[in-house]
Order: sequence, then C-alpha cells, then structure tokens
Amino acid sequence: MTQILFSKMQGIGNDFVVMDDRDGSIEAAMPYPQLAEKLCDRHFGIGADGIILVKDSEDEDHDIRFVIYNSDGSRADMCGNGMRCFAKYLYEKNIIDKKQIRVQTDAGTVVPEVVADASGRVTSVKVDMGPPVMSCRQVPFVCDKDTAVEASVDMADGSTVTVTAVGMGNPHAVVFVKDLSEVDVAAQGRALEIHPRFPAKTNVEFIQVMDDQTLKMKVWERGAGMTLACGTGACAALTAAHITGRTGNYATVVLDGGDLAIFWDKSTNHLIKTGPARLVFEGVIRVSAGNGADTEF
Ligand SMILES: N[C@H](CCC[C@H](N)C(=O)O)C(=O)O
Repeated sequence: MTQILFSKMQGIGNDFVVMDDRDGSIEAAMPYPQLAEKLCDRHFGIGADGIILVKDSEDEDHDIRFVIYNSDGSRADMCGNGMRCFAKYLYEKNIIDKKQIRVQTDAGTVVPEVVADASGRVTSVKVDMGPPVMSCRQVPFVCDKDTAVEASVDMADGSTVTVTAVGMGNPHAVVFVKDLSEVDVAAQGRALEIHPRFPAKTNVEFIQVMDDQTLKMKVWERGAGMTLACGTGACAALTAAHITGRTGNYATVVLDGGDLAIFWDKSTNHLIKTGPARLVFEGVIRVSAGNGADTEF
C-alpha cells in the first residue's frame, strides 16, 4: 500500500490535486491517467479538474518539471492556473527556495514568480507563459492558410462558428460572441473540442468584449469540460482580441471563478499572466501497488 500526500489547490476555481512524485512512487502505484480519473471524480474521489505532478527536471536549464493530467485522464501540455498552484506549492513546501523558477513543461519553459506575504504565504503568482502560437500547423488546426484569424468552421448541425486558433503550448479555439448568456457553452464547446479540424482536440473560449481592456470569458476545456477558469485560455483570448483589434495588449479577463490580468509584452512577445493561487486542504490517499484494484477510493 502506497501512502500519497496531496494538496488540493485552486486558481480562480480551476482546481487540482498536486502531488510530489519526484521519486516515482506514485506512478509505480497507479498510472497517472488512471489516477487522474479516479482522484478527479467529484463523487468517488477528491474532485478536481486535473492532477499535477512535481517531477525532477530533465536538464540543467530548468529547476523542476511540471506534469498535468486532465480529469478524463488525458495528458495536457500546459496549464496556466495549475502553474500558479504549482509555484505556490514548491515555494511554501521549501522544495525550491527561489521566488522565480524555470519550469520544464511539455509545452516548453514557463517562468512563474511568486508573491509572498511577510509570513511566507504565497498570495499571487506572475507567470511568463511564453509566446502565443498562431501557426495553424503548430496549434494544430486544419486550415488552408498559415494562421486562422476568424476562420469559419462548419459544424455537424449545419451551423458555422468563427474561430481564432491560438496555441499556448496547448490548442485553443477563441470564439467572440455578442452575449455570453445566449451561448450554449457545453453543447458548442463539446462539439468544437472534438471537431476534426482540431486533430489534437482543443480548449474552447467564448469571449464577450466588455471594453478595450475587459474580456468576459466562459470556457470548455479539452479533457475536463466546463471549468470556472482557464489560464492558457485567457492568454489565447487576449491574443485573439488584440490581433483582431478588439483590445490593446493588456486586458482583465473576467471568468466565472475570478479575474486574470493578461499582458502581452511585445518586447519579448511573451504573455504574462498574474493571478491568485490557494490551498484548499491537504490529505493522504492510500493506493495499493500495481493496478490499484483494492484501492480505497
Ligand atoms: N485542459 C487543458 C489543460 C488545462 C488548461 C487550463 N486549466 C489552464 O489553466 O490553462 C488542455 O487539455 O490543454
């Protein structure tokens, strides 16, 4: 039986089970995809949008490695809200005693910097999310042009949706709407998530422009469904809003779970995302070695 210490954390309502698996004992007890599905279940498990694993970095250029799995067990490349929780976890547990760290992710290098109060508690995190990707080939998005700015996508029900495809290490379909209250986020989000023009599936952001510095956003996430917030999605939304002339290179993105400040630093072409990260509770789970058949949860 393997005892696993976990921290349940959330970044504006996007919630994660964070675990330190640098010694590999967790993965040895249960494969990550299966562990994600079981732990993220909101009735039979802890309940979360995903699990996040702390792993040793694979090279000298990074301090640590970040691995994330969605609640459906799929591995994701990167997670903006999860990265803030990850940075808080590392700093408060003294795993890394630096406020700014270089994190290796499946989507490349990400640089979070924690803001801590006098007691050493992290209250917010600023994350250099790297550059947005507009190349359809890299998002990936099937398109007859190099980039997809307000491209039409034919849907199975005969409708067409106008999307701007943006990569933030993971794929995003940004859809601008006049009134979010009129959007069936679950139905449209699910249909776009698995649309064949997104060969790796996609996260879907519905955006109502409130003014040239404020975007209201609802999100359907790849591998997780409706969530209260999506950090990479907020970065994709600002990118799409700026290149289509709807905002400048800065905006507050208002999500169901809270607000994110997104700044596109044109001197580096990197997106900087700032927001809170919170610890909800900590606990222990027991997993039987091997297939986890008689695991408690
Ligand atoms: N569902 C996403 C991963 C989590 C991203 C989101 N939670 C964020 O804060 O960026 C994907 O499969 O690409």
